[in-house]
Amino acid sequence: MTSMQPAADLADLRKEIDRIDAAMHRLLMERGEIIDQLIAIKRSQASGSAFRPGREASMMREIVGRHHGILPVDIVESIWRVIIATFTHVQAPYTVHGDISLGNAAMRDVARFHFGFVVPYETHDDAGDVIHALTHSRGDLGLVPVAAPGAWWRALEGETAPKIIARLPFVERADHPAALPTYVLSKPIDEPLSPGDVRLISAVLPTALPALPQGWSIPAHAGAALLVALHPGQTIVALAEALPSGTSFEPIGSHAPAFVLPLK
Ligand SMILES: O=C(O)C(=O)C[C@]1(C(=O)O)C=C[C@@H](O)C=C1
Repeated sequence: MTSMQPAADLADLRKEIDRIDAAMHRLLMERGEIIDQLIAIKRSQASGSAFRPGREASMMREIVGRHHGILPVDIVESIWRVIIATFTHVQAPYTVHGDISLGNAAMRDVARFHFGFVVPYETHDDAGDVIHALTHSRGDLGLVPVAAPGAWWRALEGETAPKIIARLPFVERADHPAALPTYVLSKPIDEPLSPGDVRLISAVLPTALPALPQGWSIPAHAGAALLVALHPGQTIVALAEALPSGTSFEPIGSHAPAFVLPLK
């Protein structure tokens, strides 16, 4: 309190803050009642996971996109991440498995920023262990840095293997508090592709190329193995034409397109 401020004004303003806090709390409880109804409709508890990555990506874009005022956008994003991730957990409990091959602290930040503290978090030494944990879970999520070592994505090949379902952060910007580019993995989910989604392909060449092919987005590569991101309009047929014959192609997931928040 500054000595210039009359006490009555401060008391009035605190009353306003109490009113707003009570309204926000009421709205959160009301949100919980809607989620209760969602549980019945989605029957997530039977099928495993309540996580709907496409819906979450579009919600995060809306929330961050409409934000203005003195509250930093990082806080708005992290508050809603915790709300959504926790309501997802309330619908069907899940654990987040993080690959700490690129460092424990950065992965913990990604997990806690995007999934909060109520959702259990387990660490694994590499992506293979994360994928193994998902295979033996009901609806758990895996977090693997895009730049994790080795051709880790090859373990996602095959219809029943886990798949990439999202890319974090949902909203990219300079100085994001949990900036490590990370894929979210789960057992295959039944969510149709949305227009604009990025499809991910594991391409295995007969031998490693001296240089990566131009004109294609290749988020990760190791020897003769490429993780290729097909953007809308790009096809596997065209990719096959750009790569040597004898290259194999396997779909390993998809994610919503990156949303880059312009600097204000
Ligand atoms: O929209 C849904 O399907 C929900 O379950 C609700 C909700 C949310 O809390 O807003 C929670 C989990 C999903 O990943 C997406 C959104």
